[in-house]
Amino acid sequence: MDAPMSPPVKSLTTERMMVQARAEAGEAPPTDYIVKDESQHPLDAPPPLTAPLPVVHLGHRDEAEEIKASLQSWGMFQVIDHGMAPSFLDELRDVARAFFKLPIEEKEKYSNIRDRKFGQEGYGNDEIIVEGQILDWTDCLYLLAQPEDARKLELWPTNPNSLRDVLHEHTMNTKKLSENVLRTTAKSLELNEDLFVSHLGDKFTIFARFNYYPCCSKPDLVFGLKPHTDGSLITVILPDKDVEGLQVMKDGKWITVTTSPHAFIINIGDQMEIMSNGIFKSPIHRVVTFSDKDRISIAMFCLNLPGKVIGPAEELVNDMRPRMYKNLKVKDYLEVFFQRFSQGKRAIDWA
Ligand SMILES: O=C(O)CCC(=O)C(=O)O
Ligand SMILES: [Fe+2]
Repeated sequence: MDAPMSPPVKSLTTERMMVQARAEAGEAPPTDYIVKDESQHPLDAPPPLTAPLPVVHLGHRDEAEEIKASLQSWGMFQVIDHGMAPSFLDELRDVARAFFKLPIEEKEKYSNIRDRKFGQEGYGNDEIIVEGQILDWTDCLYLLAQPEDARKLELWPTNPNSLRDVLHEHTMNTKKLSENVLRTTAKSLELNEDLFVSHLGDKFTIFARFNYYPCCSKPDLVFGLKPHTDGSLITVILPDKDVEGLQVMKDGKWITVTTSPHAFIINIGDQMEIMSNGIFKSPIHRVVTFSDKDRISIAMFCLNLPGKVIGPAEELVNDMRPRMYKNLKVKDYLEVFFQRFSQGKRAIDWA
């Protein structure tokens, strides 16, 4: 059933040096960051095109058609009428910038490495689990934000002092926004509009990931984030206001996406691809770096709880469109997902 996976290697990550520390020391990216396959280098020839993401007008008459069209062609879209004030978005970005500006020692108080063990949450970067893994030029703060009673508050920074409150508020906002989007997405598939939200339940998983991409002296050879899909149902991203860098694969070409300054980007993840029986494909996306600009983003991953079983919605399986994915437990899927993610591979084939 399963394709063989590379054997897990000892976690080398406990000896890590943060990317930001390398960038600040003026260090060129070491060889484990360099993309070896020349055809996969970030700056292809011709260079990627730039285009605005399609806009979905939530709450307007055509919202369902807009969502369907943008998910079928891009797998992502931007929303402007999301109900969050521009000043709140600025605050969220400021908090992210302020955190990464702190001295490394201060940030290490929230390190994801405890007693030389690698944990999923906290300040750090991706775990090295396979030999030859290409590393990404990024540091992040990764926190479980929902269910609330499962938060590991000891990893929630108290510096900057508004971070906890701002993240809490953003979690509540994201819950509302994602439920709204999921109802419209269900309608666009002519399903009961509560199908996705009732499957998620009221206390579904939300992971927050504050991404920081330092300047990189070799943006032509190194990724901020290598090409990947998300393992989520949907992801809500607040991109940097000034620096583009997110690219999506569309019709076989990489496109740098642009958005209005106060828009959120919403992309679907593998869980939606599975539940929609492949009508919507989870988009492959990546992040590039720059030699003279750093970049932040805040991604909120909305997922089914780990114990839930997901599979294609029955209504979307018929003679014309047979079932394309098996039913699987979210927890099992995510395990395969992270293993393959580190190898730059997709997990969806396993489903
Ligand atoms: O930085 C971005 O714009 C996208 C981040 C992303 O794709 C992720 O965190 O999975
Ligand atoms: Fe992503």
